[in-house]
Amino acid sequence: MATTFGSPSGDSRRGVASPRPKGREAKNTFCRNVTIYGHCRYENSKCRPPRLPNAMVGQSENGKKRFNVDSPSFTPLSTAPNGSVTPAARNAAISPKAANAAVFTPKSQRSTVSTPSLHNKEPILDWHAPDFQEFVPETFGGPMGESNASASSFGYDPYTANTSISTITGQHQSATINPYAQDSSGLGSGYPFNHNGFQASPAYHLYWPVGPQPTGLLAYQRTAHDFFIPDAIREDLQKKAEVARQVLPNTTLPPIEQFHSLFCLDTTPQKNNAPFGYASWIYKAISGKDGKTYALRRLENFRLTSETAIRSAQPWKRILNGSVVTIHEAFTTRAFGDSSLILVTDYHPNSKSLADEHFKPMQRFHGRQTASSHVPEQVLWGYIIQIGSALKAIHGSGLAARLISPSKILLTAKNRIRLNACAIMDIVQFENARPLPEAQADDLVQLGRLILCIANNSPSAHLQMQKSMDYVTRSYTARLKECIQWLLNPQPPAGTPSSPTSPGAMSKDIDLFLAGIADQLASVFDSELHAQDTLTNTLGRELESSRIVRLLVKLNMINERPELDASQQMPGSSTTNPSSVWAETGERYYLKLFRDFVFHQVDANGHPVTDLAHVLDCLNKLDAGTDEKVALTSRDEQNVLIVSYRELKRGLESAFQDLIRAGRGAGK
Ligand SMILES: Nc1ncnc2c1ncn2[C@@H]1O[C@H](COP(=O)(O)OP(=O)(O)OP(=O)(O)O)[C@@H](O)[C@H]1O
Repeated sequence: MATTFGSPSGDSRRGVASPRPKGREAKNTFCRNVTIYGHCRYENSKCRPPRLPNAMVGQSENGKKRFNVDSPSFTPLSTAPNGSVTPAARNAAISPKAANAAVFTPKSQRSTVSTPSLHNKEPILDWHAPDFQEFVPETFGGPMGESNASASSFGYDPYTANTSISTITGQHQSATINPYAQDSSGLGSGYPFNHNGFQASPAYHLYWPVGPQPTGLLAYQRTAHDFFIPDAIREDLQKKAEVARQVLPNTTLPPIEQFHSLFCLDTTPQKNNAPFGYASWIYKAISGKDGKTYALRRLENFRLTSETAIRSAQPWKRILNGSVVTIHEAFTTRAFGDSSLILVTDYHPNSKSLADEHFKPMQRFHGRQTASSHVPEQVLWGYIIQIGSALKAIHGSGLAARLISPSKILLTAKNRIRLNACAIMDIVQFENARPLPEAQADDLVQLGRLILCIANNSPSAHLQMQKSMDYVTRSYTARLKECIQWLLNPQPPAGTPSSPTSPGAMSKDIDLFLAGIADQLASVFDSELHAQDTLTNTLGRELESSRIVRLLVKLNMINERPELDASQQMPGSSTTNPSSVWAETGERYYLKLFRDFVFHQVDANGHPVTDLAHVLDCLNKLDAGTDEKVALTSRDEQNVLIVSYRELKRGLESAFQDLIRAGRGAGK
């Protein structure tokens, strides 16, 4: 199977040169012992450099005459674009004149120009970050007591978004916690954690494409970014994950029931009793029961007058609707030193309220100015339909939302909203609650008011009805205006037909409303389907990344294991002489060299090369087990092993299976 070049018989040739000027393989434009597929056939399975014939070294052994003017020029073997040697090249004969051929070119004199390379044809996207400040992950700065930095010392905002520090109540500290929240309080910037107080955020600049993107790529060519999910989605998901993990090291917030690691999400500096009649707080907390993160809404100083009041939250647990923040439980606690009502709901990281989104002038990321004042009609229809769907589920279960206000609707993703104050009114107004039909009819009016206010970009637009409707008439279609009017119209006397598009006088309900906007429903549904298709495709791309990760895990588990390099018998190993297979001449030695080839490339000057395209290229070929061959250079630069990806894959799999067997053996 193996053909040996440079054997003692003197048929050695120079020139299994890698077309890549860089990398370990590139360090050897000439190696004294070049082997195809890893079997240096010298006695004692120890790879010994052969004594080279004069024909090879040009009398170099006496050190006097290395080459002269008669030396023939070097003709490299034909090589594949990726640097592998094509099988045809093996049969090339070497000229007798090669006796005087030039010998090994020192790396300092190597030139990238002289080496045949199709590097330029490959999609090149190096991970060369420009002169950005390096991201250094930071810890919480030691023990809890040490990091008790005062709020006034906080001043770091990594996203230009000003973040405020909320008031500190007598009972606990509470700070604005969302590093991505925009300044909604007007208190100015004040990111609550400095470098010592809280971890720095991921350095997104490492992911975003730097500089112009390559254009005119061929069909098979990819940029590194093609392999991963789009940067915007990744950044969004990373921010969500980061925000969800935040903890406050010096918190004085008590654990409540099974919930611990409480973290205040409330950014409002002034607490008032609207709209529940009690000051309210929102905390992120982790449940000790299931390890999941929840949002706890706390109503301060709440006095429970009857047991049945709190039971009115029960039916809300069954409302599982995409546009309602799911309710999990309600209870009272004295953990805060008062009597508080706690409502446990789903937690949606990095979300904000519709009031934050539409009514607060705020800086966008990267310092750009405020949100555009005109909300696209499609966005408004999206809101209408999502809340319509929520009301369908709520009213259908014999409940009423009772509170549909911009500050109590969560924006959890782009144009994705959820009602966030369900069940609270049922508890706090238990004794003097409005009759259900009246409350349900009022839900529709509140929805109309919400859309009117958002369309006008003003939380008080409903107070100047005529002016606000005029603006809607000017800026939106007649259909949207009719819809808003229908919602806002009071419940008519029974008996007159009506629909959202032809305001009349039949008893208004959510079914009638949804039937009237069926065409809009169809179009919003269609755009959701498109969005879902896009996400599914994106997920497919990330699948490829997880494939590569699994491969990397295998490679790293088998490479450089001290117990395998030593001459120990691995328990359960199928190999009779375990040390030999991992030894420099063993059949798995090339896996180590492959690791060098993939990850430890160096350029002509010996400087590290970090070329993501090369890494992905190699790993994908390894995963596919292609027949393409690759030249691997030993670390002492004395040997080159030529091995196919197929053989590498087989070796990787069998080595990994050995590890698994050994692990099982150890467990017995
Ligand atoms: N379920 C939740 N999951 C994640 N974050 C939430 C959740 N509920 C609220 N938040 C966060 O807490 C913030 C404050 O919510 P809250 O309902 O108290 O509104 P608010 O803007 O403080 O209104 P108000 O002035 O009426 O208290 C929201 O803007 C949002 O960022």
